[in-house]
Amino acid sequence: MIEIKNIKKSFNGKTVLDGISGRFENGNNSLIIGSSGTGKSVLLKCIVGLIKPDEGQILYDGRDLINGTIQERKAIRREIGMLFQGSALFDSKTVEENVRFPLDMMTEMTPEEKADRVHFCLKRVGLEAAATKKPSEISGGMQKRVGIARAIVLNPKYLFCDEPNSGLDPQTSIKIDELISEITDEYKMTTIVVTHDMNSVVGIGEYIMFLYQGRKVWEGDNQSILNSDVTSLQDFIFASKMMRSMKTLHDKGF
Ligand SMILES: Nc1ncnc2c1ncn2[C@@H]1O[C@H](COP(=O)(O)OP(=O)(O)OP(=O)(O)O)[C@@H](O)[C@H]1O
Repeated sequence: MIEIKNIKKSFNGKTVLDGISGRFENGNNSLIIGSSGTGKSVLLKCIVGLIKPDEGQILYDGRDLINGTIQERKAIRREIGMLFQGSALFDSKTVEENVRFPLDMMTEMTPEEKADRVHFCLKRVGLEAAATKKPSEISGGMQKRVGIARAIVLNPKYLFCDEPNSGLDPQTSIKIDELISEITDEYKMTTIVVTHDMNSVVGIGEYIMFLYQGRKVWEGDNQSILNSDVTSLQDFIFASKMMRSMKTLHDKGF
């Protein structure tokens, strides 16, 4: 479980995060949603330790990311897997070399052990056949899968995904969401996904934190979100025709 307490961050006197607290439970898909510029990426970067908040606490299963010792912080970082926006693969490396990269950087495993682990992860995301291809030779959805395989190769306890569906068609997006959700469940990870995608909200949102102008103004799950009376959240979700249709059906008792 990851707990954040009263996270505050300003840039050049402008408040971007204004006292955000919340709990992201183990084995759950947690989503951070909100419109553009509302602080989602900055919050995610604070949670993974890429940006230091001005105030507040970030606890990984009780371990303090900000105020812990260097060893404690290193231990937490080793347990983090990250799927970056746009996948962030190395173009010059093959799929298997991309997935092996964290093992080369962070472990003393033998070449055989690394090959086994890479094979296992590629198999898990359904990409064994693409192992020797370059990222430019595979589709955007497959690139995301490579990103997921790389994110889980060190067997992380915590998985972070920044806009995993950006640039994907709706069908492929759903498959990527399902994969993230299955992996979270299988390995009992604490997963946090930053997204704009209403399909993800409905499909995998077990815990949803809605940010508005740097504040958490709502939290709940994909069942309760349709009944929220928070105007900024209603404006955000019901901009989607699919969500308006779901609300109509929901209100009619379907
Ligand atoms: N390093 C930085 N220095 C100064 N301002 C920053 C920095 N990083 C982010 N910001 C500002 O913080 C605000 C929130 O940005 P953030 O990227 O978190 O928004 P977001 O909700 O993730 O938006 P989007 O959905 O468009 O990615 C923006 O006004 C942005 O310009």
